[in-house]
Amino acid sequence: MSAPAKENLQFQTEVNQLLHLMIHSLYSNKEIFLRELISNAADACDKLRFEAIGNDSLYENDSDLRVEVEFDSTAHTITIRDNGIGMNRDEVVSNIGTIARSGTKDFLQKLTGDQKKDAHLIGQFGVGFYSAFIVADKVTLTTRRAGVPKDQGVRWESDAQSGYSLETVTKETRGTEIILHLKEEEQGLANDWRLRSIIRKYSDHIPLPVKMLKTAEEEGQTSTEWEVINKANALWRRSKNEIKDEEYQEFYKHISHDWEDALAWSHNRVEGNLEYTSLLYLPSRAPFDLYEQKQQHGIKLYVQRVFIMDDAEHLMPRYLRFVRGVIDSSDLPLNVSREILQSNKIIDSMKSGSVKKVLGLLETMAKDEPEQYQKFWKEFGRVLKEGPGEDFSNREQIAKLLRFASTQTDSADQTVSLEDYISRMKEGQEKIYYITADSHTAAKNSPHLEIFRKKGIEVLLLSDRVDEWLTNSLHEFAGKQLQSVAKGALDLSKLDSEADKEEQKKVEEQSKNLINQIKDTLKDKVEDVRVSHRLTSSPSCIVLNEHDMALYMQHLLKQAGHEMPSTKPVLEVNPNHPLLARMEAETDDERFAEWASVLLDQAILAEGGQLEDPAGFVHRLNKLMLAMG
Ligand SMILES: Nc1ncnc2c1ncn2[C@@H]1O[C@H](COP(=O)(O)OP(=O)(O)OP(=O)(O)O)[C@@H](O)[C@H]1O
Repeated sequence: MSAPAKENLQFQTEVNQLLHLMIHSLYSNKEIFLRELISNAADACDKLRFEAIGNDSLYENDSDLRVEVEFDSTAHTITIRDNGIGMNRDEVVSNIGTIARSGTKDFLQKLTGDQKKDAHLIGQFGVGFYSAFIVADKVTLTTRRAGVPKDQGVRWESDAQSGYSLETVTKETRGTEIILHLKEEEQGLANDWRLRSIIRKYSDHIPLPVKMLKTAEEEGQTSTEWEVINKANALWRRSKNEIKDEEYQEFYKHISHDWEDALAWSHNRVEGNLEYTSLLYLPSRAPFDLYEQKQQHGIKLYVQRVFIMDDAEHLMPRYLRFVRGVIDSSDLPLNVSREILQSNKIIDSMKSGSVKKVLGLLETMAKDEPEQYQKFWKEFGRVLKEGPGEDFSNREQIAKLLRFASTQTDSADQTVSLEDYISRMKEGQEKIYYITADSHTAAKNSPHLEIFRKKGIEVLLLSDRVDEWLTNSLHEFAGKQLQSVAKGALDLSKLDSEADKEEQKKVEEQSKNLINQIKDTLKDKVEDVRVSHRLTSSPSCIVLNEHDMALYMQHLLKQAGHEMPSTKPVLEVNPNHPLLARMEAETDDERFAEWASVLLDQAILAEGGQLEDPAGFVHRLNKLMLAMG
């Protein structure tokens, strides 16, 4: 079935919102439209070169890949043209009319209407084709996919207000031509000098020639010819000391579509058994879909400067999925396919080499530029925490890079490293103590910390979701065991003085009856009841087995529909607390049982757990409060 001659279509809602955002928040950076369009044009040429490896006819006798920029100062237009892969009708509709990235809706809902803030948000999304509308009030895109008949070109046109039109047209040459009809106030952009300087500023490093027409006057005759404006060589192949920081940054923006600078990069040439070049960047800001299962972007794989694919799975592990960059191999065959990537020794060793480079870059930054590192950590720390569970061979090195909040700093900022912690350990302290909770406040106010505070022992306060998984996979660091203060029996005996130990013994002796009585009352609900050596000001707390999942996590997973084995907790009580003294004096069995239940339930609540009978708890609490009056 052939498509109708011309039809009008609506943008997906998300596109409309994004267009609006782009137009209103990026006008102070309007020049980037050219970088984005040239970047897309260069990508399209890269894609063609790759497809043509197995099918030379796609070149249609024109293998001189290039991008051309023209302007017309009377018609107020700028044209960007490439002889790359082009698009068919369906591709135009799905690439230009819709946004397929999951999470887009949620992202757009976060927009505030405050242009400054929103301009930052757009960086998380990545600017692209739509940036054309920062300077144009109408855009006409004409394209033909390489290899399809000339009469199957497609013309797309839009004013960004009322959807877009699609039309089948004849296009002699393959590739894409984009005409920007400039807004009145932007007409000054249709100027030879300005365009040349924008191209040099933003697209110098594009590994493809970007050309503009040059008019020459000779003996009264005017002639025009195409002139290459940019350096047009692969930046990553140049030697490091020749490349300026600005060039690295512009190249980063080309490959990432980010409009903010990268935070840092690592550029390496590897020779020997394998030969490859890698240029790996850390972005300054997390993209909005960092936590989506399927990643859109990753590392661009090249083979001898020929772009092969943008790969988000094989060249970086998941915990480094934020890394952007290029790996250019001299060993892989040009016709490498996705299937080959899955089990390929060359890919594997380039991957492990690159992981080492990224970890090394982070290590240096953490040491030499702690403020930069803190910026990195804020954006990507939670992702890096997936590392110890995912990458066994680099576990120790990743662990060194981790940062936590701690009782030492009294702030929710994650700034304390395991090495810092160890350097502050008390005489006789053998373990690294931590607590996990579902918020920083819950962690820092946990009754489990009381004894540690009293003894001045530092405890790491972990409250990211991923922390529970992290502590499941990271059991020790530098020979020191990581120990949850809320799990298992607590043994601080090496840190206790003789007097402490005497005192504990005495309390245990004295409260034997009370403990047994509570145990009898709660026997169906708890594994055990014992005297606590962790508490100084709270009456009770819950202690889990060493391998049990924290209560708040169990609750979360239950909510998500997971079956959780029901494990009974251990209840620890503080006989020095006035509540316990009151219980001891209680003669009414029923009332004693109520006290005991409240003691257990409040400990569960303090732990972020869920009560089986919350109404019962409230009822008992009220009854006891009234009885106190
Ligand atoms: N000049 C072009 N030639 C061929 N296809 C193009 C061209 N410009 C854009 N496209 C297609 O439209 C898609 C969307 O472009 P856009 O710039 O909005 O997003 P993008 O951030 O570049 O996405 P990606 O990084 O996946 O290319 C591109 O991925 C590409 O498939």
